[in-house]
This record gives sequence, structure tokens and C-alpha cells, in this order.
Amino acid sequence: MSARQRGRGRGDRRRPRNRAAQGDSLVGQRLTLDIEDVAQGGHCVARHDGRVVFVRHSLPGERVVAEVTDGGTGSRFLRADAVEILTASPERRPSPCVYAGPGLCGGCDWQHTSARFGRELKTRVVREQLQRLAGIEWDGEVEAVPGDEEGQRWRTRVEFAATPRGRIGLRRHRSHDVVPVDDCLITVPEIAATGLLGEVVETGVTGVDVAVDSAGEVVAIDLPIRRSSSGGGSAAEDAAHRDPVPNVTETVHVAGRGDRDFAVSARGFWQVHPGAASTFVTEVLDRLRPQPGERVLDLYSGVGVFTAFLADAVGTDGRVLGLEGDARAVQDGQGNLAGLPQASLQRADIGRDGWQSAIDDGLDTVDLVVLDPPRTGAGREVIGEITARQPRAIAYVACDPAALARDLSYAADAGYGVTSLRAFDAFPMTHHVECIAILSRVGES
Ligand SMILES: C[S@@+](CC[C@H](N)C(=O)[O-])C[C@H]1O[C@@H](n2cnc3c(N)ncnc32)[C@H](O)[C@@H]1O
Repeated sequence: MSARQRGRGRGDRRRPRNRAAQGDSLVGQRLTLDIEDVAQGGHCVARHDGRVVFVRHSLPGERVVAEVTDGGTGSRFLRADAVEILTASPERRPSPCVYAGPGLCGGCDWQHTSARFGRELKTRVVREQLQRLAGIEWDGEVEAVPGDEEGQRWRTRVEFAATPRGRIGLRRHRSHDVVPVDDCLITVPEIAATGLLGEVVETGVTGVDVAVDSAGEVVAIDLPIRRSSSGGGSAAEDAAHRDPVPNVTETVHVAGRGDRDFAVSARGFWQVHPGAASTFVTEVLDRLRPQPGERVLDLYSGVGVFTAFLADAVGTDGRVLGLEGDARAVQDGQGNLAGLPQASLQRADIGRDGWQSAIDDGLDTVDLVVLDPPRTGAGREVIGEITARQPRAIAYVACDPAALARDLSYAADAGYGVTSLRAFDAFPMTHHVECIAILSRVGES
């Protein structure tokens, strides 16, 4: 066990201040700053005149000239981009991506360092969030997804945007502006091979959503401009809105448990790193050790990737109930579970009034829970509902370490402690990280 729980912290949810409270704008001002440590969100922290400055494109220990990008004389904190490096970190490298840098594409946060050091930065962030929000001392490290030490050419799903003139690109950081790109180094080679990047698409298209499945098949879907309810769009726009989004097939391999195929909408949720789904299913099954006959609840189940492998493990004497809010994912998931009579997938808006009845209708008892919520996490009510059913173990798959830490503190209130926690670099070069925490009743780990 690599995580230790120490008392409890709480999230600090202050409201953002309004424009007037920000005072006179400081945007464009240049400040010389000494960069301290990394912070959640893809930036590092510095201080100026007693105020925190979140500085992108910097690294801990550097001295930089930074240009303010957000904030004013009355702001609690400022945002800035490092535009000149006065003293470079030994971990700095020239960015291999020409679109990563101040004022450019907002997709990557850490192209100016190695994937290895990016993982070290994320390790510090996960440790800090767990310590501050849940009182947990974690001594683990963010691990590369097996086979991906370098962190380039991994992304299989991207929503590209189009400039008003139809050039394909990616959004600037915290902006709707589009930076035209001829390549994106974190996308799989199949995306560059489409020739889409560098292309001019029809105007009237706001972007192109691209998905590459496990077999390397590419699906590209034009994203039309949303029409107002009063109408006024072209026939092409009408057709694009009506066209059903096709499915792709994703194969998940889990050592010792074989391969399973999943149909999923080309615009639906699927892990964007090709090694992620296998890695996460393996970790969850290895830690939970589902037994024949057990009852399992899979919350935020998507198209049933955990549901299906769990169903294999509990066998026909067991039962697995997946709950998911997206109607298309539920429909696809039900198809993916064909041949597994012990598994079912139902639509439920988890956390909304009455959602618990779906559990009561589907499971008499709950031995295990898997939950894989969106970035906002599950929240106190959902954690309370799960722990009240007294499962022997819970696997929490989390894409936001702050939301995870907050929810772990709620679970601790209900008597569930962390018995293992691993973190994976499923989004190299960006600040995103995936954590998998296993919880059990305190005293029973
Ligand atoms: C991070 S994804 C995980 C999906 C799945 N476990 C997987 O690995 O493919 C989160 C899922 O939660 C679903 N979701 C988000 N909010 C929800 C809610 N309130 N109730 C039910 N499902 C929700 C989303 O549609 C999405 O499929």
C-alpha cells in the first residue's frame, strides 16, 4: 500500500471574482519571476508583489520574463506565459512542436520538457492534491502507460477546429481562437496520414472530429455551425446535423483474460490513449479480484468496458450492473454485453433525484463497485450512496486528482480508506493524469 491517510482536508471552492473586482488590467505587462513549484492545471507558481502568478511554459527553478495573460490590479492571482527564459531548468528542451508556446495551441502543457519529467511534474501535483484535500500522503509515482515512455503519437481522438476561412487547427489556450496546424505531434500517425491537417475545409464547418480505432480505421466527422432555432443554415448544414454518427470498434486486450471488442460512437467517450483502457481494466481487476458469484456495480460505465470484463470474472452466478447517463452509450453498451446474461447496462443520471432506485432494481447486494466519473468527480451524495451499501472494495478511476482527493475524503468519512493508488500518464505532454484508487472498509484491507 503506497498511500497513507492522515486526517482530512477540504476543497477550497472560492467564486471567481468579477471583472470590476479585477481592477485595471495587467494583461501584456512583463514581469521577471522566479518559478517555484508546479501546480495543478499545466503551469508553475511564482509570486509577484505578494500575489500568486500561474506561469505557463515555465519549469520549476527557472527565472523567466513572463507576460501577463489574465488578471488586473485587484485580482487574487494572475496568469502569465513565460516569454523569455533567463535561467533555464536542466529539464528544459526545445519544444519539438512548433505550435506549443506562448500564445499558440493550448493542447499541450509540457512539450518544453521530456515525457519523463512531465510524469515527475504530475507526480508532484497528484501528491499535493491528495495531501491538501484528503490528508493522504502518497509516495507513488505517475507511471507511463506500458510501451509509451516518449509520450508522442498516442492520441486517437481529437476535435480539430476550423478558422473562419476553413483552415484546420487547434484552439489557443483558454480561447476560442484557432491556431492552424499542419501536424499535431501527440496524435497517432494515422491522423497526419489523412491529409486533413493543413487543409482548407468548407466554410460553414466549425471543426472536424477525428477518431482512429484499434484497427487504425479513421472516421472524420465535420462539425457544422450550430444553427439558431430560427433556422437560416444551408442544406449541407442540415444534412450534417441529420447524419447519424457512425460507430468504431475498439479492442481491449487484458493479459490472461483475452480480447473484447466494443462498439462506440466515433464521438462518444473512449479513452484517447490506445493503451489506456487495457491498462485501467487490468489494474481494476488485479486489485478488486472479483470472485465468481459476486455482485458488482459499474457506475459511469460508458459502453461497458469494465462491465464486460467484470461479468467474465463473476461468471453466470454473479451479476454486474452498469449505469450510464448517455443514451447512445447505453444502447451501444447493451450490444457490447450480448452473450453475457449476468451483465446489464441501464440508463441513469447518477446523482439526480431517485437514481439509486436503478441499483435497488438491479442488485440485491453490492460486493464491489467501480466508478469512473467525469472530471467533476462523483461528489458526496454518490460516495455516500455507494459506501452505504457496504461493498468489500471500491475502484475509483479518476481523471481529475483534485476531484478524486475530495471524494476520497468523503469516503473516509464513511469508513472507507485507500488501500492502493496508482497514477498513469494516459495524456502525455498535457497536465492530465488518470488515477486509480482502491478503497476498502477501514480495518479490512
Ligand atoms: C470517464 S467516462 C468513463 C466511461 C467508461 N467507464 C469507460 O472507461 O469507457 C465517464 C462517463 O460518465 C458518463 N456520465 C457523466 N455524467 C453522468 C451522470 N450524471 N450519470 C451517468 N453517467 C454520467 C459519461 O457519459 C461518460 O460515459
